[in-house]
Amino acid sequence: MDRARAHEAGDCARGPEPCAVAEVLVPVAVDQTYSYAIPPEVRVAPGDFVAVPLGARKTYGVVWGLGAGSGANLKRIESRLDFPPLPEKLRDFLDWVATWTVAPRGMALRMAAHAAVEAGAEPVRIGLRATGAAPARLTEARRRALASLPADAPVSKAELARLAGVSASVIDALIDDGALEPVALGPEKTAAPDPDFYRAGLSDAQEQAAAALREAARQHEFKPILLEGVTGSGKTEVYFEAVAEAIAAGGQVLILMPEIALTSQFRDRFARRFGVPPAEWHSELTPRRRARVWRAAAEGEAKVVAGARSALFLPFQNLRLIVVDEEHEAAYKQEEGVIYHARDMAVVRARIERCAVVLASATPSIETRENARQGRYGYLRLASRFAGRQMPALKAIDLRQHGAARGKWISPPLEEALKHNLAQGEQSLLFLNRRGYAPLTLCRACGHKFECPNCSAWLVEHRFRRALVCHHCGHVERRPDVCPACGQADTLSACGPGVERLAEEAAALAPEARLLVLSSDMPGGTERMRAELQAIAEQKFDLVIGTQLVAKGHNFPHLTLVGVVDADIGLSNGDPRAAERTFQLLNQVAGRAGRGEKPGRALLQTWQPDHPVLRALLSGDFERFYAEETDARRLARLPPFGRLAGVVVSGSDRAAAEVFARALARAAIRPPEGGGWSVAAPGAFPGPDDVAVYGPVEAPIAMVRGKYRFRLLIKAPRKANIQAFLRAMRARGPKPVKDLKVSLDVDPQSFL
Ligand SMILES: Nc1ncnc2c1ncn2[C@@H]1O[C@H](COP(=O)(O)OP(=O)(O)OP(=O)(O)O)[C@@H](O)[C@H]1O
Ligand SMILES: [Zn+2]
Repeated sequence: MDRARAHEAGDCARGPEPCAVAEVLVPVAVDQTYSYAIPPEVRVAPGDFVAVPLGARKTYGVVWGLGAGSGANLKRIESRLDFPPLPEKLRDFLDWVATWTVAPRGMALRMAAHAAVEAGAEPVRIGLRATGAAPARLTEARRRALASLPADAPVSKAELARLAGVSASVIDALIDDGALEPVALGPEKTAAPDPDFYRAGLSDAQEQAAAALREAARQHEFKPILLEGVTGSGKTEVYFEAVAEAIAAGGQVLILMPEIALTSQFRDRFARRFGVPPAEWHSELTPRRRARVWRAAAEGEAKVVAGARSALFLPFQNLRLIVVDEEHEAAYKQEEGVIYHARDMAVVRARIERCAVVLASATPSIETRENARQGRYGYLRLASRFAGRQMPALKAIDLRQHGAARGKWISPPLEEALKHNLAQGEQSLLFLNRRGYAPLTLCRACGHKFECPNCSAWLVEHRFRRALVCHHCGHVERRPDVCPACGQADTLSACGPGVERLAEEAAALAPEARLLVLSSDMPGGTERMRAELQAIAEQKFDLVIGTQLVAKGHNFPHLTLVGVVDADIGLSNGDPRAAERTFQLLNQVAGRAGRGEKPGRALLQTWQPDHPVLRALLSGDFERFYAEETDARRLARLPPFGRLAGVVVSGSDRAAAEVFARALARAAIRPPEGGGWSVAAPGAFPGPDDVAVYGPVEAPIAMVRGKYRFRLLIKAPRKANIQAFLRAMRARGPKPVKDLKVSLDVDPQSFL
């Protein structure tokens, strides 16, 4: 353990007895622990939260280890804080995450501990109970309130008002009259899911997969399993069986989901199976709510937590199963602060916890597929939809032959299909992965294009908000009536479609249809989206127009037609995973169709129906796609056959950022000592055992939020320790000055 004695004069030596020493990790951007003296009156053990001085301020920290020595000349721990300790396995995990991501350990700690401390102490909850005394005056409302009071347990004022359907002032009056009295309530309990609440009858294929998962959940051994099942095959139903097994065995379960805040459907399904909803964890929760879930996880009271990626850092006491639903989702990558991939780190956590981890997807990532193929992961497959339902029929609409009219985006064949579906009283979805009205606004007179002042990006028109918006920094400006460059009026023209514009076109085609545009930037936030997704499932809309938000994991039983407006978006950006991503997304979208009684179909508008991605989707030959894509990665030594790291240097001074990035690249031409591998000379073709450093080049989005950005890409053989390389590079390179920032991204998912 590191021993940075950064703290000078303590007063421990003056105390009556020699003190022991604790190594404390603090939640700031440092990697090492600091040594503090443990005063005789304080008892601490590894994992305990403590209050410590740090420079001039005070902070919390977590005891990472106990040291030897007298503790003389050290600052002292001020007190032990009343939080459940961080379990040893979680501390090991945090060390591991920090090493892997080349992030300071203090920041890893912050992710795991922040929720516990940020909310402060839990307020005492007050409940009400009847005193037996009759109120002075008994109105109807007062009578109802008294009658609604549960006999066995006191309830809060708000709860009683709700139960009785009366206002809070009625309750206040009863308290004033002495008919009700306040009592302190214990801490809120997290209801325990019942593994036997309701068992669904599984199909034979489901039962086979479920049996394997139950077995894995029972073992309490590290066991990663890929659960690959076509859309609508009932993967959720199947992994619920593993969840049941894990909780029946007294363990805890973590279910990671990419869009948990949106999925009220998932809650309901869980509750149907287990009697109560799971504890939830995501960024929309209040700090107090988060602190409660944190504590419930630490105390073993929360049996099942369903959460976004950060739930991975909860202090589970006895984790027996992790499920990563839609494991291929890019949303699992955290792109700020500690840059980590929650799916990969989930596997690491499972190894440390010695538990099962189930990665579920209809279109697994190449990485996971390859792990399964090589036998590192178990592999379970569900090849057909549940209850004999058909997979949607996929067809391409070749835009070279059936293009839409000028300024329109719905081709004649898609229009016809839509109208037919509407006439049948069935629900349709138009999918376009572009928010807003138009991605570019242009002056027809002078050619002026509206660009973000802070980013190298066009401003996207949002007609709903009557504004031009930057999707990178959030900059908003009003759409003017005259061109700011040439001063002419009525010359501004929207270029290209976003969902809002598509909705306009669709509304003109089908004026009677109940139409909904769903996109993450509509006013009303998560609450509204949640309600709207529910309304789609209940067929309250005939035609839904949406971005990827509608594509993911939702079950819309009445949806029978999916129209993909631009299947080619995303195929031609410089991302090595472009083909894989498009394949996954389109399969996911198409998979929303035909999940209920009636069969579904999907029409994909494309300019390149012969592209391998389109061909694979249309023919249903996934194996071939995976084989070709995997071969291409192997040849190019891309992940999982090689390692990548991205380095982004950013700063408000463009020249300084570039010079710095150059210096870093030069610092990287020697491998770290003892690595056992070499670094290719700049410009030389790298050999199979070489680490290659590419760049710096200006990032594809050259400026974001006023910061110029330069990128290096490090490509290394699989056996190379790319983290050691990055550390050596950073140590040898210059120190960043002013607002220069270097961000290291191991296994980057974004190349922008
Ligand atoms: N054994 C079962 N009994 C009853 N209903 C089931 C069963 N299995 C699946 N279903 C139903 O089939 C539908 C699809 O199941 P589910 O959502 O689990 O599929 P999925 O494989 O997760 O799909 P996707 O990958 O598209 O999200 C759901 O409505 C689910 O309730
Ligand atoms: Zn911007």
